[in-house]
Amino acid sequence: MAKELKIAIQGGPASFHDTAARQYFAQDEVEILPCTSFAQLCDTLQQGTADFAVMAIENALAGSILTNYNLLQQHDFSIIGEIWLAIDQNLIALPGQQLHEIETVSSHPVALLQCGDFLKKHNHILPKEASDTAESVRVIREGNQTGAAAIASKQAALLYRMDILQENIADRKDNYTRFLVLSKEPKQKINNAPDKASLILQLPMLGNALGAVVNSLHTHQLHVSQIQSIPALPGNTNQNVAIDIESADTHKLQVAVNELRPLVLDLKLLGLYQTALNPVQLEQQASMAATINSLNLN
Ligand SMILES: O=C(O)C(=O)C[C@]1(C(=O)O)C=C[C@@H](O)C=C1
Repeated sequence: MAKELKIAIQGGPASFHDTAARQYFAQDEVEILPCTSFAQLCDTLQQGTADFAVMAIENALAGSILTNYNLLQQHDFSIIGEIWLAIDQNLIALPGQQLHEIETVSSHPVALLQCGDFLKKHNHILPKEASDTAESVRVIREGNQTGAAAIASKQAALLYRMDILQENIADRKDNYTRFLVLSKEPKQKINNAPDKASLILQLPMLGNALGAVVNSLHTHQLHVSQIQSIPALPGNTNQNVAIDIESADTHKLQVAVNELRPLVLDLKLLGLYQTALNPVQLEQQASMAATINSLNLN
């Protein structure tokens, strides 16, 4: 029998991390290990209690989760994969509650950020930060809290038998989050053809090292899918930049990474792995395929 994989996530059952982890490891037997913070998630992986960890890194509405780059700098984990998840936020409360009765709304801070317009429109509702979306629903259910709502997925409402007072309350419909899949082992489960590399570069504050880096990547004709300035760890006075580069040719990626080394003070290769398309790209791909199909039929 195949070994059951232990996967650390931030959040509990029916959190977005839970869904992302189950989708990524859909072919495997998994045991999900819920963590109440990203720091705890890293400790769980570091101590070997988990085989892998799933960590949100960016969201279409809230941007990069910069504090997670700090954690990636502090640990020597490898990114072995990624997954995008469509995020559907809903206002959830005890059965029978009405919107005008709600006084507080709790959720993960990133989820609250995604629903800024809703919170501004209903400014009598006090936002409260919690460790995760689904956990906020559980707390209201277990405490039988009237006047309280949570922002979370439809699965969380279903799991805790709660009412959805308002569906799809995020600022934009195309709300999606990218999650990284992390391993403690350097080259664990390196898949057949990695086409993406994630790096953290340390650059001098003076001069144009970033320009030289971009130039070099351009010369190698790589697709630069992300450049993000990230917070420096205490005592570090360099410019810290996270970069994601992509190429169907793995060798080309490796050569490009090696040629960056002399241009920077330090280069940390976070991982070589396979790119995942986000829901918007998947939709565009499907509609392009449908157009080509209809042209071929006519
Ligand atoms: O609270 C959850 O359900 C989570 O999985 C956390 C989290 C995050 O960390 O960004 C995951 C995806 C969504 O963007 C909102 C919150």
